[in-house]
Amino acid sequence: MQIKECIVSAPGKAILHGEHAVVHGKVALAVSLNLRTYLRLQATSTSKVCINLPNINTFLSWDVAVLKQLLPDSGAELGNVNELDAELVRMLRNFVGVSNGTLDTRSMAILAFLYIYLCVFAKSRELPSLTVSVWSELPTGAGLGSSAAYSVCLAAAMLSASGTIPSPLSDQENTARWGEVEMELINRWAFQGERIIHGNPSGVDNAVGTWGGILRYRSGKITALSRVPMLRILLTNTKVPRSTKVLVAGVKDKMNKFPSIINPVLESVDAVSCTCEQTLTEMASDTPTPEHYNVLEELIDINQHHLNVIGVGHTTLDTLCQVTLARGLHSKLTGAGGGGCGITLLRPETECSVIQNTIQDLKDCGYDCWETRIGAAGVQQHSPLAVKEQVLEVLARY
Ligand SMILES: Nc1ncnc2c1ncn2[C@@H]1O[C@H](COP(=O)(O)OP(=O)(O)O)[C@@H](O)[C@H]1O
Ligand SMILES: C[C@@](O)(CCOP(=O)(O)O)CC(=O)O
Ligand SMILES: [Mg+2]
Repeated sequence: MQIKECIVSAPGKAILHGEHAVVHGKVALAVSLNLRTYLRLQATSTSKVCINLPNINTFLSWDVAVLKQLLPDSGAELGNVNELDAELVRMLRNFVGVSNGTLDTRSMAILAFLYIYLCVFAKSRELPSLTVSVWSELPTGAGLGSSAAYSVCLAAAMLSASGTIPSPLSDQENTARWGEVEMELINRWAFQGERIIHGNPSGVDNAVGTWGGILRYRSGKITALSRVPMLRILLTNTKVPRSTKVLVAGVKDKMNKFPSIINPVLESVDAVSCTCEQTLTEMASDTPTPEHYNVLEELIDINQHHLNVIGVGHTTLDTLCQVTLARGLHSKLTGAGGGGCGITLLRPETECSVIQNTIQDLKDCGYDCWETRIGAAGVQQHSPLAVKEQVLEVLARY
């Protein structure tokens, strides 16, 4: 089978407000980051499917003939873009040798890869021999949506290689984006990948990975916020490992145990997201004032308390909040919490020396800390000419 080689990338994300609550139908506001995951898909004649995932030290290959045995004999359609095929996931778990409740990083990444590969190519009844290499600038398992960026890249590359969606690249362009129809399809397949990795994702992360920019997300409804001020944000990685799947399941348990206590907290998080959206809109239509920033800071503090109440805080995140507050800056966790990353809002008048001292204080705690740019482009296809040399070098190594 003739397949089309490609290089694709997708951004990570930071959630401003609404993590966890968004899983239960509340509003979240999320922004794309200037840190991306890159995937290179190459056609081979080895009759093997190879996957190289250097970020998680995983390098595997299978004979195409062995993978073909996983396809249904009947020629029935495998996998549906709108729902996870539980029987296929069960078969793949057996095939990879992992149990249902596994939290093993590598197994999740492999299952998501095999699932999307089989479903997308099963339609042609001919599985191609190929090599997929993925490299990410994002820390994995730290709240910046690495699982979604990975799933978006897998979906875009498989759909493109199989010819299901056309290449958006032209002779004049070395980097290009797909149209709405194609992005919709990429996003749906990526969501299935997120389901395998997260268990019960809201879909906000893969939406940001696909569309980029600044999004409002609620129950699958995605609204791009085009009129918002350019916020300056510090990202801090506490480096405490955690699993989104476990944290999301923990919140569900708390909801089941104390519905009358936890549900109002999630309602309040929803109100924080809506108030933040309203404030950002006002800031974009008028000149942003110090009062606007005071409101944004108060919302950050309130939401951080809510996230502690629902059980997704961590002492390292408390330290982040205290250390930045000592310099007059406000922080909250971002993503699933339980460690991982936090965001700190910088005010326009925040002096350079304050930012530098804050970064140093956080580094002294053993954390990574850097100022990020938000609103990066969503999923893209690149010609090799358009990919940074270091990234190309890593992708070409395998
Ligand atoms: N670059 C990558 N290569 C391979 N697997 C990845 C990569 N990025 C993410 N993953 C998968 O996503 C998982 C992390 O997802 P998750 O716990 O949701 O954290 P987050 O999305 O916040 O980084 C990893 O354990 C791995 O299975
Ligand atoms: C906690 C949650 O709201 C965000 C998880 O983000 P991350 O995987 O920690 O980057 C879950 C979700 O929305 O699917
Ligand atoms: Mg994730």
